[in-house]
Amino acid sequence: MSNLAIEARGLFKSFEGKPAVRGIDIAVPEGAIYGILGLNGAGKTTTLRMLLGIIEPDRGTRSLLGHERPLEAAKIVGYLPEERGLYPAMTTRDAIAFMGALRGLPLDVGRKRAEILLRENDLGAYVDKPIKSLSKGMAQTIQLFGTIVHKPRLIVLDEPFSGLDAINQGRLEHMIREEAAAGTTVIFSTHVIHHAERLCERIAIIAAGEVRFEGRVTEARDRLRPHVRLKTRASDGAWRAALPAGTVQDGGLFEFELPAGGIEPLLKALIDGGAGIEQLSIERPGLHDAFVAIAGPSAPATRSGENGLEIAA
Ligand SMILES: Nc1ncnc2c1ncn2[C@@H]1O[C@H](COP(=O)(O)OP(=O)(O)OP(=O)(O)O)[C@@H](O)[C@H]1O
Repeated sequence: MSNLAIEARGLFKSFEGKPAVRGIDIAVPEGAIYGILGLNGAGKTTTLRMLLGIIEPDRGTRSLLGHERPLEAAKIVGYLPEERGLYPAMTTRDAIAFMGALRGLPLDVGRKRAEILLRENDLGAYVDKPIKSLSKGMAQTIQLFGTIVHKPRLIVLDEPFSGLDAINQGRLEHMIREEAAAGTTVIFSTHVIHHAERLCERIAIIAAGEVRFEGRVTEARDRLRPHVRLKTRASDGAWRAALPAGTVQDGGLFEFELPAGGIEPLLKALIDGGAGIEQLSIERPGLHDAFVAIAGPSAPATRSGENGLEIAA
């Protein structure tokens, strides 16, 4: 196994006697893009803060880039917190350099790197503009540059996509990939599943303060059986008895899990029974489906629009 950038065992944290995180184990390989997925209130931010040493766990151990006291690694870590904030009067260049200086980067080096970061991302026109003249999403992108300006070995991003438009989300995905390609470890939390599906090889799914799944995205998806969509010409007939238990009908469309025996015996029964197959598709479940199956049942609610669950288009 490769070296681990982060290793946590049994992290536990309560606030005012109420457990927020109940025994979290996480292992993030060096150089990975790693996603922490969960609904609002699942415990993602609390977990990240414990990993970084911003708050102390009640129980459990963690190691960050080999340091058992995470704050000792502060200069080689970049952190974008969920609460964003920059000094409104500072120019974008100075804001980025200032954030680097907080992590030990000399200000003059930070200013030069800030200019390069802004130019490389088609934001060169904003170098001397004050933060207060930027849109919220743009300011968030500047804060992100400030998170990476000191060239950390580990980047921790708490809900980095929220508040960004499609262009800036794409820019952020590109930056995350570039950082990882250069050997930097990136860990980010999200409740928007499709970013994790596109970016991560490994993920942890957290629900109610517990890790419900930890591993490869493909393993999470393989936990569900493929999904069949069938449209028939006949509306009724002997063939209907061949449809598996749990089939959901919506007008002339039938949806069900691929039976364990595969599609061929079912197809034969449908054809022999005179169903008249108009459309048939077999789809491998996406990470969103796996997420709902893994995190859904004991979460407070899983309807779209509640508890922050967003569905990939
Ligand atoms: N400082 C605190 N004091 C009291 N309760 C807290 C504190 N921080 C977190 N909590 C509680 O711990 C639980 C987990 O919160 P946390 O912020 O870690 O979740 P999250 O998964 O990051 O959610 P979100 O997506 O909404 O940011 C919640 O019930 C929250 O109210």
